[in-house]
Amino acid sequence: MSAARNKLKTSRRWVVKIGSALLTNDGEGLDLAAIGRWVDQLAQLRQDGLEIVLVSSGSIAEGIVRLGWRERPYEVYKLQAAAAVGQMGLVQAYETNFRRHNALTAQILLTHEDHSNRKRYLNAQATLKTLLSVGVVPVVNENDTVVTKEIRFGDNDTLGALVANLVEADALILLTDQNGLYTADPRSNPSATLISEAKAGDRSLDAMAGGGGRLGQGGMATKVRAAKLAARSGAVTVIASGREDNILLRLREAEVLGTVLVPEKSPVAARKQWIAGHLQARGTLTLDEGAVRALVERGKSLLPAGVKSVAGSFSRGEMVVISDESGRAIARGLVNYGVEDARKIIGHPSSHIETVLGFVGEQELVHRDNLVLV
Ligand SMILES: Nc1ncnc2c1ncn2[C@@H]1O[C@H](COP(=O)(O)OP(=O)(O)O)[C@@H](O)[C@H]1O
Ligand SMILES: N[C@@H](CCC(=O)OP(=O)(O)O)C(=O)O
Repeated sequence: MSAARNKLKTSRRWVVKIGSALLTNDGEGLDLAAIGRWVDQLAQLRQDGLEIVLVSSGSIAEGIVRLGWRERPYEVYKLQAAAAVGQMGLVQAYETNFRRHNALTAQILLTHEDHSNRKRYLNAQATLKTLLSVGVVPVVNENDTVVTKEIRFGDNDTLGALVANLVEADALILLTDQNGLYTADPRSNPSATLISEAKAGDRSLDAMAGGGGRLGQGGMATKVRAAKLAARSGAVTVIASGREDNILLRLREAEVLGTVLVPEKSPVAARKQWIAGHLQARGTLTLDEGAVRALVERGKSLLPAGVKSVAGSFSRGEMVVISDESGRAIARGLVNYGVEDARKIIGHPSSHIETVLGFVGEQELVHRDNLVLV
């Protein structure tokens, strides 16, 4: 028995993502019977002490059916309208089914900005964690009605992975219409074989994973990528068939089903992985040689004394790139002072901060807990 599968038995928090193709019965409208069965399993897992965040696709596919459209439109505004219609059906189905188990659900609609903006990220994280702590099952989808093409996640595999990072889940379970990841797309390669387990970062998987079906967005390619993202906060990813009887309960029992994609590294602090991946840098701090060594060789925090110059426009809490004097980026981190204050205190020992600024802030310009070497 693989160690990663075995860990599913004792894990505490799962993000379970159900894909469009599954949910909407291949375009025939919401498969209410199947939703009922997944909810029964989720409710049982919850009863056994597992915390669940559900990421559910299907709003666009269901909206298209409800609106009586024959084809999936290309226009973003039509897709957005369909999403708004279909989302009503989705949440109604989950709410009604979880009610049978006396469980409350909560609707969470997220956008890319909620991951790239620190305040919104922390807000989303606090809300999700609060919901879990009071026993509510959050039902997450992308906020399709407000996002434009350029900034959409588009597929919910990526969203699921980022939610797994956000709540520091132990596992990301991607339920889809195939038994897992095959060596090639089984729709066009009947001789393809199922991969039972691989490393989440294994590059050879990229060539095997193809695009999606008629309804799904992204196919296996986005699932393999999602596993890599989820691995950054230490989560294992399982790709499995939502059509398999009691799939979630059986995965919990570590039955060998689907594909398990295992993180190579041990979990890094959630904050650090977020810094590494989700934020746009707002400015640059250029360090002197001593400060570079303190960061790189001794794992120290960045003090204002070691900073030679400040560029960009950032507020307290935002992400900055930290470079050496040649302009080479050596780290990224969340800065404790906005650009104006930072400019005033650089070059000064930390004991002078109060005199220079007139208030006591942190001793560090960037604390080591909020800093990732690149
Ligand atoms: N190597 C592969 N193994 C399994 N399925 C694959 C592979 N490459 C592409 N696919 C396709 O990915 C589809 C699942 O992804 P997708 O359609 O996006 O569904 P979902 O809505 O569940 O995310 C499958 O129906 C399958 O045809
Ligand atoms: N937010 C979209 C999800 C897009 C989608 O289909 O994603 P996926 O299930 O990963 O193929 C919706 O609810 O329709």
